[in-house]
Amino acid sequence: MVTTRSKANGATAATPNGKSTAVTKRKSDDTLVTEEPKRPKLADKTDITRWRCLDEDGRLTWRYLEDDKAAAAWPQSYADKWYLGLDLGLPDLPKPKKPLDAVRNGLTFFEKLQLPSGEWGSEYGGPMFLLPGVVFAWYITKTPIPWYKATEIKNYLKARAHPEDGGWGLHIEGESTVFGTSMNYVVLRLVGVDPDEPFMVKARATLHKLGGATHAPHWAKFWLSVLGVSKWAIVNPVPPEIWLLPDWVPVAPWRWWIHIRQVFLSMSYIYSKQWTCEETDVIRELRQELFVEEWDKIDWNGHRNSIASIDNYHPKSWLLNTANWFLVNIWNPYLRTKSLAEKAEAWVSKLVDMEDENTDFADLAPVNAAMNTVVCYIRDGPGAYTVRRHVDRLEDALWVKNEGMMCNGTNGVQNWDTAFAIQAVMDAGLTEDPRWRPMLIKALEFLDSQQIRENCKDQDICYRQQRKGAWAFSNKVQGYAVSDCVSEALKSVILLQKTPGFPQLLDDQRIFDAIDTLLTYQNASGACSSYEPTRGSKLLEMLNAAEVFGKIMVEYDYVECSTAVITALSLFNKYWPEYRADDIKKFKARVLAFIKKAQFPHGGWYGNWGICFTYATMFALESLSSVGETYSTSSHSKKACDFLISKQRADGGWSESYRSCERSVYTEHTSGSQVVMTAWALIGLMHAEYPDIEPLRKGIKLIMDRQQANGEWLPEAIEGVFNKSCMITYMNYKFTFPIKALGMFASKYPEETVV
Ligand SMILES: CC(C)=CCC[C@@H](C)[C@H]1CC[C@@]2(C)C3=C(CC[C@]12C)[C@@]1(C)CC[C@H](O)C(C)(C)[C@@H]1CC3
Repeated sequence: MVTTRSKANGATAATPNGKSTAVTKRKSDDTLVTEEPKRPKLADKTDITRWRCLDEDGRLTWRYLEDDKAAAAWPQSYADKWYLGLDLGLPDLPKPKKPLDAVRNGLTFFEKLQLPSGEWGSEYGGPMFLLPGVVFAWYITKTPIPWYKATEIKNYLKARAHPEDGGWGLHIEGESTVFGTSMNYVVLRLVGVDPDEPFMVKARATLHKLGGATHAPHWAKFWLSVLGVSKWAIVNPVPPEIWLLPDWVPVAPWRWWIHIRQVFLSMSYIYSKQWTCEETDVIRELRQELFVEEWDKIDWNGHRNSIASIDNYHPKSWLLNTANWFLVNIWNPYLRTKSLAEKAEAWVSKLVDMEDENTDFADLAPVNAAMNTVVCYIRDGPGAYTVRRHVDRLEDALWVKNEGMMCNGTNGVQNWDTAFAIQAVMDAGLTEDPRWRPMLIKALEFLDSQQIRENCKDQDICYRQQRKGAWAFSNKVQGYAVSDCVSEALKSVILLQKTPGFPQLLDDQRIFDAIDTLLTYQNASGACSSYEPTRGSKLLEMLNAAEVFGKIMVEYDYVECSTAVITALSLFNKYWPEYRADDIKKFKARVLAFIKKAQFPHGGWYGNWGICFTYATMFALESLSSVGETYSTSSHSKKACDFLISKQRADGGWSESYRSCERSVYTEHTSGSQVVMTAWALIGLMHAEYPDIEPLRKGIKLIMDRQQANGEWLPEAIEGVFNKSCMITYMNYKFTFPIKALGMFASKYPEETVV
């Protein structure tokens, strides 16, 4: 239910969701009329000065302080204000004369954003399919949605509706899709928005133009069926029985990429039960609103494979279509036995429990967290501890910004951005400067507190990767080691602990634990992947049912992750030359061979986690330089530098579009040079010891010109990507990479003024 505040007195009144007797009818011009009595209208906005981000040992959650006294007792921090787009009231800093002055100004600002536990946080939005899962989980579990959350969710989605057609895409910069539009339209209805609001009418028209919800991709069809807006017959099969396959089978799910594995795990449980939540007025209304066809006459099974072309990034293969046909027409009606289904459900349920236990219900990411919540609700019933705990944990991924409330891609960016913040100071040669010591010590203390100290319980039974000594991308609770997150955190810890005057928080054994875990990450190709070494063949992509993403079924070879690992190993080897020296040497040689092989004929590398060739080429050049291969000594390095230089724009910057990631072809962004991308290109060139200072100077000048008087850089186009098609925001990259580029330049050319 949604709790609504009466505007007159600010009191909170509960309106049971869907319990109104309103009836929505479609008029001949396709607009909808809702007959009275109406639900109370949502407030237009909340008081943005009442939001606070609470940091509990790296767990970040948002509070709205309705009580004046509470608000006065807990003032907004600089970080809160920055996240919310409020003025920080910071003074102008002396105008930089040299790049190092710009570094100092940048750090002066960035220091203010450090959180009490020592880390940096930020919005981590972009994907438009995450918030729906959370709101659906609330709705299904009948979790009250306070008016301030409902209001800010409405505001966020309103702000992020496509400026022309009013729909929503897969991510914030993308064109409207059936996936984005249908899911977010439902969110708005569930938080209490009227269907006849003009922006809802517009969004609905776009949805209908794209074919309506019968043309949604698999994940949307799944959620709509759980909600009872669609019938289960429209959902392509997600058989839990696949989890009973022996491990040696090449398609067994333990071989899949961890994200797809965890999503399909809980999805298969719910699919198997064909469970649907209670039918309410709003659900009945949505049946009228989302479809082009008359709801009662829809051929649900006939639309299993209907999908709008804009959503169909990765069309289903003939193999998957055949498997789906078999499962729907032969397996389900004739061969599926109750006992086998129950056995599969029981095993899936156990794996869900293990995931919940290993992450204290935070789960891998908000997609599977929302689905696991529903699994527990179905299985354990309303009010069960598992459901309450899940609902509480869903908060970890929610975020508030000036546009409203949204959902982050993970439960934060804490470890990752903190590691880069430390390294940026290091690259500027400022680690020993006492001015930055308190900030750096706090950051070190954070990484100390977030190192994972134990492997998962029953690691082999739940197919988890070794993680002792590792760091996750976000925090320890989530606890999923990622090869490059371990590496970047480890590098930062070593760099600080080897600098005179820093506390020795991690003893050698803890460093060795991290190294032992890192050394488990190499693929047969020599490369490293993200969460686990590759466990299955690329051919598994033929079973990619998600349609909207590419490269999702297994782990791949990533230049970014591989670079992070070998640079961490090199740094470690410098201080502990005896420890597993042989393994490290072999590991590094194999990674380098991979990197050379992965270079595109044009000289760049494809980036999987940042946009795109610019990002990955920066890493590859770092790898090459770590073994002494630079512009003048290596043809690979030279070719890569020439590639980067050929993309430099007249103003000295670089500007690559997310389209590069989708198309695997370098594509310029329409909105001009980007600070972060310019920093990436410059860092790459400097690693390669590019001989001509002129292009570097021009790029550095652009970064300095874009810096604000208070030391800040403003948000520009989106920076990150996953699965080729979905973009994601890395707010702190606005600081860490420009500072690093400026710092590297300043160390290399201390006399250069640039201005
Ligand atoms: C398709 C599904 C399940 C979507 C949920 C979103 C996740 C898959 C995304 C959101 C954030 C995300 C891009 C992330 C990564 C993997 C995929 C994530 C978790 C990793 C850990 C991969 C390795 C990268 O170098 C890096 C560390 C930057 C990212 C961080 C975020």
